[in-house]
Amino acid sequence: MKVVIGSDHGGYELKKIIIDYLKAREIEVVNLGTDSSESVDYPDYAEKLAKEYLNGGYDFGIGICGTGIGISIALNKFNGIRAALLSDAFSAKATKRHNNANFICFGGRTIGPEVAKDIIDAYMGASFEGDRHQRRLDKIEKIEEENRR
Ligand SMILES: O=C(CO)[C@H](O)[C@H](O)[C@H](O)COP(=O)(O)O
Repeated sequence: MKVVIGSDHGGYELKKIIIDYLKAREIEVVNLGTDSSESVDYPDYAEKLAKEYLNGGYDFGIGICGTGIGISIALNKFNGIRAALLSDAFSAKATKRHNNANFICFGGRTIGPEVAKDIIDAYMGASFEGDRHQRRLDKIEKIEEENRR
């Protein structure tokens, strides 16, 4: 399994913990920064993450900022990205089963590391269910296609 991860300064501390957690589970992790608590802009990291993920080869991506809101908004501007901002394990399972989310996002200032680990486990343990959910994803793709600029 291979995961791409990135954060702004607000997500940097949580990101370090998540990277260690994933590596301990023998998951390959590619970290696109930021690598300090110095202030940066989350859209820059969302762009790096989205482009790297869309190049292929990753199972999913993780984006973290202070609340997770900014980085998820920015990630979802890219066609083909379905980023879910998560704070509970139920939603983590549901977003894989129903939305086939390919990015999970966290707020480094809003959730603790143990909750984040539970969320990652719940997401990774779930599978996309297809069927009516695929029909809905097809409609999202149609919206993307019809609204390209
Ligand atoms: O974009 C955000 C909120 O949606 C993120 O939480 C950022 O990390 C946050 O805005 C950064 O704030 P700061 O005051 O510049 O540290």
